[in-house]
Order: sequence, then C-alpha cells, then structure tokens
Amino acid sequence: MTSVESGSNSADKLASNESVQVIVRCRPLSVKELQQECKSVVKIYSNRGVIEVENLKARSDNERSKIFTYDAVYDERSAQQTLYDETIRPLVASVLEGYNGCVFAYGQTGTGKTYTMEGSDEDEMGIIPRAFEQIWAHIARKTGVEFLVSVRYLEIYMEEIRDLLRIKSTKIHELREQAGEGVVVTNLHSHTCQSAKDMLKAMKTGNHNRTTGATNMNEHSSRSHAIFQIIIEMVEGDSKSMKVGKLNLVDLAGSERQSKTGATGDRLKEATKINKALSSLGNVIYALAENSAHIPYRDSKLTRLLQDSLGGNSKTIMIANIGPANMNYDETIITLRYAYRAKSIKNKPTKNEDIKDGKLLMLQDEIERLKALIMQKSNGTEINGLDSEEADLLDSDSESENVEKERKLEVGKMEVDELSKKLKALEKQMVHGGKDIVDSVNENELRLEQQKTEIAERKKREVEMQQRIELEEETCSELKQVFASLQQQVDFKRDKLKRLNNKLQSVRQEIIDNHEVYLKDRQEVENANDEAAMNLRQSLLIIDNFVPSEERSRIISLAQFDEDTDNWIIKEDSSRILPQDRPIAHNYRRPISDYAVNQGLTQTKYRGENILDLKLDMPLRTTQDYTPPSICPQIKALVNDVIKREMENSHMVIRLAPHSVVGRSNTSKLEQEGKYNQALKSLVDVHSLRNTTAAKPVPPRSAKSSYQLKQN
Ligand SMILES: Nc1ncnc2c1ncn2[C@@H]1O[C@H](COP(=O)(O)OP(=O)(O)OP(=O)(O)O)[C@@H](O)[C@H]1O
Repeated sequence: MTSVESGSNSADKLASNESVQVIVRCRPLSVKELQQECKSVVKIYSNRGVIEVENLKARSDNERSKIFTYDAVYDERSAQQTLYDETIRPLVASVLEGYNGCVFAYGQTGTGKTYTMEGSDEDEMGIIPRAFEQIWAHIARKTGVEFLVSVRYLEIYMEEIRDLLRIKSTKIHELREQAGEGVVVTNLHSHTCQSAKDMLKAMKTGNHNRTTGATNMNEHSSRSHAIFQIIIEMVEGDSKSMKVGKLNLVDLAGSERQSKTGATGDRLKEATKINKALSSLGNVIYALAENSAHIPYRDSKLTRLLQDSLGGNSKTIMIANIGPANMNYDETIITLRYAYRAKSIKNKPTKNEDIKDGKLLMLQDEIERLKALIMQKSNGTEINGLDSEEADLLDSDSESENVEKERKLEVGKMEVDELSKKLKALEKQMVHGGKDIVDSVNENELRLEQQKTEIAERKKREVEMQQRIELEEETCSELKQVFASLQQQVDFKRDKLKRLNNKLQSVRQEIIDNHEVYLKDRQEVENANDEAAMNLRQSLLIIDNFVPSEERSRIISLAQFDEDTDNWIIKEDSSRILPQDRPIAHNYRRPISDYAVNQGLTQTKYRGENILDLKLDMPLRTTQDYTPPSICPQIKALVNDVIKREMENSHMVIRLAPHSVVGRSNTSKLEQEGKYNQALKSLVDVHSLRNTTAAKPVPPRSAKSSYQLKQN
C-alpha cells in the first residue's frame, strides 16, 4: 500500500470550513469531438481557482466569455492522484475521526463523473478505490483501536432504490428517517470488509450490477444515481463508547438534453426521471443557497438521501465535471452555474462520538460472552473428564455410568467447538488496528506521501489567498485611489461605471441564457408530458375496455399513495384474502352443480378452482321479445295497393325482357328499368316506414354468459 493518512492537520482545517467545497474538473476533448473538429472553449487557471468559458457564438464582447471561481479547478491534464491528494484525502481523514463525509460528482453525461469516482484501470484509479487504500493504511497504523468496516452500495434507477450488492433480492427498500442517523434505506445489505481488496471486490460487484446503457454522448452511460457507503465504527482501548465515520461516494447519472443524447422509448423515460431527480437536487441547492425556509428534500429519493450531505451533518465536496467542447457550451455553463450556487451551502458537521450502541459494541459484548461461555464449558468438561477417569479407577463395575459420562464429555466438547467457531467468525469481522505497520507501509513512502499532502495543502492555501487578494483589490481600489484632479476623478468614475455596466450586461445575458435554458427544459418536459399522457390514455383505454367496472371501483377504493415509496400501492382487501395454501380438490376440479357453486361462494376455495366469477352485463330484451307495431288499415290498404301495382309492372317487365333485347330500342329498355327501380324504391320506402313506426331497435341477442378468471 502506498497511501498514507494526511494527519490531523488537514482534517482540522476541513472542520473549520463548513461550506460545501466545490471543485471543477474538465476532461480532455474526446476522440469523437476531435473527429467533429470541435474547439476547446474552456480555460483553467488552477493557481487562482478560476475557469473561463468562451462563447464562440457571442454577438457582442460582453457575451464573449464567462468567468467562474471555485475552491479548486482541474484541467484535462490533471492526474487522479493529484485531485485525490489535494481535495479528497483531508475529507477521508475527517471521516476516520468520526465525521460524516460526502463526495458527489455532477455533470453532463460523458464528462467524466464515473472516471473521477471509480477511475479506469490500476494507474488511473478514481476516488473510491483511493479512499479504500487511505482507510486501510490508517487502520494498519492505528494501534489499540478496534474497527468494524462495512460497505453498502445502492442505485436509484427510475426513482426505485436497488441494492447493488444483492441485485436479486426482492426486498423493498424504503427511506426512513431515523433519530441520530438521518435518512436510512431499509433492507440494504451491509457487507463487512477486512481489507481494501474486500472493498474493491464489493465495488466491482456493484458496478457490474449497475444500470448502464449507450447514448449518443457516452457509450457506457450510467443511467442511475449510485451511492457507495462506507461505515467505519471505531472503539479505542477498553472504551465502552465508539466513534462512527460515514462516507457517501455518489456518482450521479448525467444531466442531459434529450435532443443531444438521442433518447427515445425507455431511454427517454430514464432521461426524464434522471432530469427530474437532478432538477430536484438543483432546487434543494438553490433553496439552501437562498436560505429559504422550506428546503424541498422530499421531492425525490436522491435529495432525501443527500439530505445530510447538503445543509446537514456532513462535510461535503461537490465535483462538477465538464467537457471543453464548444458544442457543449450551454451544458457547461449550466453545470458551472449549478456548482457556483452550491458554494454557498453551509453544513453543520459534528463528530459522531460517544455512541453507546452500535454493531461493533454489540460484537464486542457477544465476543466477551462467548469467551466466558467457552471458558466455563471447558472447565466443566475438564472436571467431568477427571471425574470419569477417577470413576474408571474407583469403580470399574459402573460401566454404564462411564458410558454416560463419556457421552456428556463428547457433547461438551462439541459445544465448545461450536462456540469457538462462532467466536472466530465474530472476531473475523472486527479488525484490530496497527497490526502490520512494518509490512504495509514503507517508511520512506510514508514520508514522501506526507510531503505531497503538505505541498497540496500549501497550494490550496495559495489559491485561497490569491482569490482573497483579487477580491480585496477590487473592493479597495477606490479607497486607495488618490485623485490629483477633478478630471482624474471623473475618469475613474467613468471606468467604474463601465465596469458596472459590463457586470450588468453579463447579468442580463445570464438572465437571457437562463430563459433559453428554461424554454428548452420546458420543451423537453412538454414532450415527456405528451408521452406520459399518451401512455395514460392507452392505459385508460385498456382499463375501460377490459377491466370490469366493479373491479375498477374496487381497485380505486383500495389504492392509496404511499409517501415512503413515493408510489401508489394497493391496500390489502381483507374480504378477499385467500389462504396461502388452499387444499387440493380431489374428485372435482370445478364446482359445477348449484350446490358446489353455493359452497364455493361461502366456503374455502380449492386449488385449481375459479376464484373470480364475473357476470357480463346482459341485454334487457332480445329479438324474440320484438312485437310488430299495429298499422292503421288505410295505410295498410294503400301499401298493399302500391305493392300489387308495382309487382304487376315488374312482372310485365320481366316477361317482356327477352323480346326487348331483340326487337326494342335501348330507350324503352331504360324506361322499363326505371319503372322497375321505382317499384323497388317504393318497396324500400314501405319497409322503412314500417321500421320507423316499429319499436326501438333491439340489441342483438347474445347468449347468456359469464367469463371467469381462474387462479393458476
Ligand atoms: N479526466 C479524464 N481524462 C481522460 N479521460 C477521461 C477523463 N474524464 C473522462 N474521460 C473519458 O471520457 C469518457 C466518459 O467518461 P465517464 O463515463 O466517466 O462519463 P460520465 O460523466 O460518468 O458519463 P454518464 O453520465 O453518461 O455516465 C470515458 O471514456 C472516460 O474514460
């Protein structure tokens, strides 16, 4: 192991600074961006913590570039090791002293969040594996302290929490507020680790289970927000209280424009959820920065889980990842503004110490108890053993008693073995600090690492001082100015006015940019809304056409909104609860007789029987119920007369027809056809007259039926 702890210096320093620390990292232009001949528009001034972004489409000089200042900034050449040593190492050192810590990476999709948090290979390890090394290097040096280190790994995918270390688990994970612990996730597997390797294995397992997919912007895009939690419990000497350090390492899903990622279908649904959660995170950051009375933590699972990290009991670092390409200018500006706002969030970190109940303390108690029990049993067994030997000598006749004693001895030994195994398993979970200080850390390396950390800290201080100087120079320049003449004063004021005017312009520009972003966001929300409305309409159609109305009403009456899962759930209908194991029917599978049907309604249902019997709505009348209307005799006579006449005419036409083909002209043929048609028309008229005077049409007769749902 090469990592070392930074010492208490850095940790103490972090403790005094309660603001969320914001750092920005810019990745290099990607191969795709180089192929598309994109230009780099981001300039990084690491010594001052400043970033300048150039707008190639600017219409005026005022819009040309935008400048932002952060706690630290890293350009495309920055090494993983440097970023870790300068910003994360002090935070992890604080966690090892009993603070809560959080690092979260935010940024547009494909800007390097996963690269920063996890890294790529051994040389390019990211923050998470480096934190493992730091933690275990610390444990290796800490004599007289017992540690219990456990990890959890979860993802929030489409607003559902999934346990990445138990991906097949069907347990439901809810968010619960717990006194002293903040918001916790229920039923999450906690994996106890004995080394950095164990942790790395857990991370890899979780990464393998994480939801990823390809988008236009990133071939391996993370489609979920992933949180890796490390919990370190520490007990010093014989103390009966412990310290607990918790570290949340968060790799957020990328913020993205649907138009750029080319998201459709499921990807679009994912993107909508991702953007919704990120915009709630933005709202929380905004509300905290503005000191609002209400902070909308409950708007998403992500913000509830990060509640302590933002404005609560935690030391927090936000890493804003950006890309340098001109085509991502808008997204880069959004990320930078987001990050800039987060700078003003104030946290209230306090040490988690003097904790009287916890897994480690319980483990220690259990180990003590087992040790005492083993001791007691072993003593008992020895005594029994002696007794039996003596008994052998003294009383060779009592064979059966000896056998009995030997059996007891055997059972006693087995019990001791069992307890020893249990004890070993429990002891294995705990780690004793300071065990292999000589093996694990080479002294020279340790010194070298400490020097590196000191250099990093000095650099950090330099950046802070540089920023302070620049700020003071600006505010004090007027005071320092000695005016030789009125003209000089006027010139100075004019300069100042110009500067203020520039500022005003850039604020105006920001408002315009924000408005454009708002319009784009709105368009995307509208698109998502349309799709959701379409899905809803489709679902309603299915419900209207395929779900019987009484079933629908029943479900509506049972449905209720569950705040914890942020979802609709169906309450259990006690009247419908069926026994889990219904008895198997022997001779008949379905109740067919009336008696059986009645029995089925009141008594236990058998497996394989229909459990639902839904009657269809039957028509009130059938065609058989049709009675023709009574028609007035005059109309009847009139109609009969017309029919008779027309029939005669048509017979005549039909009789004449063969001759007409040979001996008559075409005109007379047409005349006859006209008459024939007229006769038919009269018939139709009479028929329709009948129909209108008849009773209302009767729906087609359908067989009296019911459809039945069968339980499998
Ligand atoms: N600082 C960097 N130096 C070199 N390569 C980088 C750097 N940052 C990111 N990359 C590369 O850029 C690509 C995208 O990075 P990554 O997957 O980490 O982005 P992401 O922000 O996590 O994306 P998404 O939100 O879609 O998951 C990867 O191939 C990664 O190796």
